Amino acid sequence: MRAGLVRPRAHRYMARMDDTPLTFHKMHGAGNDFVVIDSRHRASGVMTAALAQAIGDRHRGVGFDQLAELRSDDAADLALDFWNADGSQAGACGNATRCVAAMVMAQCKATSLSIRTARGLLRAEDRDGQIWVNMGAPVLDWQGIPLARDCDTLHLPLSGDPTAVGMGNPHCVFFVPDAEAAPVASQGPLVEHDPLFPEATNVEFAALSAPNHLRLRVWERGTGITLACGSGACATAVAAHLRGLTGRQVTITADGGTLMVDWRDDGVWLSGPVAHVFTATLAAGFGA
Ligand SMILES: N[C@@H](CCC[C@H](N)C(=O)O)C(=O)O
Repeated sequence: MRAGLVRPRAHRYMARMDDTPLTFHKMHGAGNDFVVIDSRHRASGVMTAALAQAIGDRHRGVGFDQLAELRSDDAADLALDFWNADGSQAGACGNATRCVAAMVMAQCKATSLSIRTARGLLRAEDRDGQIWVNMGAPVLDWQGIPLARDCDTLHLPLSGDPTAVGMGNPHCVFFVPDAEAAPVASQGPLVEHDPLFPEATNVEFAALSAPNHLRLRVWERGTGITLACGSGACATAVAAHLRGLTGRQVTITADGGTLMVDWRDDGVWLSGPVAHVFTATLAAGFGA
């Protein structure tokens, strides 16, 4: 390299073991956007924290809220791993699971799928063209926090009375009078990294807008503000029902679209729009 020539930033990332060009799908669910990499034909996954960060860079890479990598699984139709834009991993991603389920069901003409994730086996169903995913049972003592009823413990200049709900990943849900005025950008990162949450948390600000209808704005752990969050919608619906604000079937309007949540005996089911935007291949050597 000539003196003074700046190395492209991607070259600072660790090399991939396998340097064949990587094909990916760009998808979104209600504006929550994803890079989807299908590694079912590979002996093992290709993703690393460094490569996820490089692909997630909206200026020098592709950009995404989450990256989902498909892998084959002995006991399920497929397995899914999730990565946030900062290179951290997430145990759940409802909107990416819906997108991947829609794509794989269309490929195999299936009407149901079993999907292994870090939180266990999830089931996806095509009901008259609408994809529903069972995100599993909510965890109400996430990381030892029952229902975090005392906002003082959060060390925040926020009034509120948040509810902590685990959906395979942590969520801290604030009910506010007006979601549009909620301090998502200023308080989201503070709650995300509050010592109350040893693994950090996703943060939801929700308001009841009509019977069984919630308006939701989200700060996602490892990513920041997103246009929607599927596991966050599930956590919010659970919290709203536990507080007597809604029934168990809730419509949730996020910044990027509307999601449906149905908390049944067998788990919290999630549905909403999915879109496949394009399929492309990373340039040879990208991330190397
Ligand atoms: N957008 C997702 C949630 C992604 C994971 C989250 N940021 C975390 O770190 O837990 C969804 O649709 O559920």
